[in-house]
Amino acid sequence: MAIARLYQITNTLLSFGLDEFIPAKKRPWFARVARSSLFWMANKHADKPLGVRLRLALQTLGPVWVKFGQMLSTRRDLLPLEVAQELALLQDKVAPFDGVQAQKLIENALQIKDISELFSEFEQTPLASASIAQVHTATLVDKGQENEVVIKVIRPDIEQQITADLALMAQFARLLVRLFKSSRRLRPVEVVKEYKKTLLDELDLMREAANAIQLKRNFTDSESLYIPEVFSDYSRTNVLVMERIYGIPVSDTDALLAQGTNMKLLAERGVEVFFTQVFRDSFFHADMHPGNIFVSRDTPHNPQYIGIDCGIVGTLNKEDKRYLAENFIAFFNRDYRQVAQLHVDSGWVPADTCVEEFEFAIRTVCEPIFNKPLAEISFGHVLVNLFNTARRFNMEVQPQLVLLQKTLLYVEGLGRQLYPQLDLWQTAKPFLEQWVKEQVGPWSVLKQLYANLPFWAEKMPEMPDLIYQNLKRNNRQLSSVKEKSDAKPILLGMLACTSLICASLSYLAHEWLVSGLTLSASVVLFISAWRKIG
Ligand SMILES: Nc1ncnc2c1ncn2[C@@H]1O[C@H](COP(=O)(O)OP(=O)(O)OP(=O)(O)O)[C@@H](O)[C@H]1O
Repeated sequence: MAIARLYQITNTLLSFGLDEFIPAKKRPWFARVARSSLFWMANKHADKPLGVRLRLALQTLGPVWVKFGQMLSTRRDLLPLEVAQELALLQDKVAPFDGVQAQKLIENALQIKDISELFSEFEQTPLASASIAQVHTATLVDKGQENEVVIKVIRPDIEQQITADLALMAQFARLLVRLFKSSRRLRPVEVVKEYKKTLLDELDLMREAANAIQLKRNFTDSESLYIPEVFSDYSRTNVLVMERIYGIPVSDTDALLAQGTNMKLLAERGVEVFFTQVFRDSFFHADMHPGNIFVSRDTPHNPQYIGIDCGIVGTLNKEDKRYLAENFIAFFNRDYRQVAQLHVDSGWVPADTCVEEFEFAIRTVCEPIFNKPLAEISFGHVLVNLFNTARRFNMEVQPQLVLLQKTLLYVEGLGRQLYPQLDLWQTAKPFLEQWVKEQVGPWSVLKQLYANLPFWAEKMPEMPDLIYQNLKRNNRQLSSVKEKSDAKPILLGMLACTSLICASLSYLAHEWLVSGLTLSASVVLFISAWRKIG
């Protein structure tokens, strides 16, 4: 079986002439011999450009390869632009599987004898079908209430197919690296590994359910984004039941204009929603292609997005966010020295990197981008360029940032399609500046201290003893200190501790004003003590 599939894959790759990805001069003798011995697999599409041939070959090989091509299309750092653009055209709309079989799968997953036990209606003809799953409409009866829903069902046997094809793909990648040293630059083994994870994650609809629930919670009562409700009691690894939505697909500009949608606001809200997800929640929908985004029909003047398919999400830690926000700001201020310094300070590039050289490299790549008006500059391309330059200075590529960059490209494309004059920078700048201010300003310090108050409250019972011990020890030290001024920091420190304890106690007693005041006093005392030591 595996041999037959291997033959089929080799035949397809060669008859689309994909061996040309390796320049003739770089092919070792054994590769040339192997190619000539497979003479009946001649290139039958020599008249087409390489990118088109790659797209057609992947389409011939089936869903796993089509999805792989889709993923590659977002890796503009690895592929020539024209190839990446061609791969972006890959569609994974495939023939649906039998609706009766889908019904059986749902019944088995939910352990019911007949679908009518839970659903008063079930449409056997699917609403949509893609490579991994297909979607049916139904009416769920839950706690006596009828709910219009869609049921997403994973294709039968897709897991075995995926696992087998992924194993072959990994073997190809390893072989490529072993035979052609120059292919290492494309990091095929890592790319396949990353792909495997993404694909296997997509097979687990409970993950998608959990992501959708989290995203919905993050945007409760939001005017900008609505996430359909997931009925988790009726969802399993291969079945997902979710509220049905009737929005307008975001790519249907005519329909949006016909209902009088405020396109400018809609485009700006796209940027706002993205930056809110990234910077406020550290949790972003990372599969924002137009097929997954709809616009509500309810309030066209106050337009609201509807997001579906939360299978792929990205998360960022605090350092990543800070890095991104500060880099964007420095970049748009054309402060390349700051960009370079930030990379070194945050440990993204080795500490011994020559900042001047790095600054120069960033300037060379990025300055031409500023030849355009600011409104036309793409954040996504800024990131692609920044990552590519940083990689030359040994920056390890972080998968979460690649996911973010890909999403940013989608968001920008979408925003400009809706409202071509959209000034991304003007929309995002206040957001980023406010975020950075909040992270480093005095309020942020206070907020963090407040967040730690419960911890201090828990340590309370040990405090009197600790203070007594310290006072005793400090007293001994104080008597040996000649200069009176030397004692000040210790006294100030002790006062600060006392204030902090008072703040914790009043916090526990819900005395917010007293707690706030004593907390502020303790901050001031700590700072004074610290300055005296300095
Ligand atoms: N809650 C919903 N309400 C109405 N239609 C829906 C809903 N969820 C999905 N659909 C329809 O089903 C299609 C496929 O859904 P979804 O994107 O979740 O599946 P998928 O298999 O992950 O597809 P792809 O991988 O192509 O994005 C959507 O484009 C949409 O038309």
